[in-house]
Amino acid sequence: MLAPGESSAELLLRHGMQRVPSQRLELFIKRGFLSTEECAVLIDLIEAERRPSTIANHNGDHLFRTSETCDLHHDHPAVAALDRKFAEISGIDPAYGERLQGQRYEEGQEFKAHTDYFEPEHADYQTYCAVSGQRTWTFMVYLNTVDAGGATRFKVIDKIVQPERGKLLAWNNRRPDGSLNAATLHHAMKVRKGRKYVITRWYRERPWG
Ligand SMILES: O=C(O)CCC(=O)C(=O)O
Ligand SMILES: [Fe+2]
Repeated sequence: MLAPGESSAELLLRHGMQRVPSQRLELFIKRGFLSTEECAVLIDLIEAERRPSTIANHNGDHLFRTSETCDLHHDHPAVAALDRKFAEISGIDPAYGERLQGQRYEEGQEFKAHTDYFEPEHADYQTYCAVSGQRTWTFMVYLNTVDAGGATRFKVIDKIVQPERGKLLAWNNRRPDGSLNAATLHHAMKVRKGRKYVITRWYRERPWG
């Protein structure tokens, strides 16, 4: 039995995800998770309602995350459908997920190397983690194939994932023993040509709320 808020390598493999070979990090990829039509509807939603992206552990670098963000509303049928697909593939109850969030990157925009978990020593740790706990797994889907640039680079394990329409990426932010895994460090590299759209689902240790 999996703890709530947790996925597992075994489950993801059973659901057709492929593991990126690495001893240091549980990272999985699945092509064709979303269809062209599903991606198109979700891109329209991001276009309709975007705002500048923010970061939790601010480090004073105003160019650290230059993309735009869109909070997706679960009452929209396309968002509800995506929510169900994430639940199905991850095995995680949607109640443990943060709200689905879209990102749009223009040419030259990026999200510099970061981890998705919250730094326990950071002053705002309690603000972000008191209710729902730490982030557990990240599931992220690329909604389009970018003309140039925009790859997600996991530099500790030297893996670069190219954005490709409908491709799903998932990783465990912690090691199997539950400790935070610094090898999850990743960089959404600058888009060089065209735009990039992604949607991310971050799961927590406890129900979101
Ligand atoms: O856009 C990407 O490739 C990664 C985005 C990301 O790491 C994040 O939003 O936390
Ligand atoms: Fe991230």
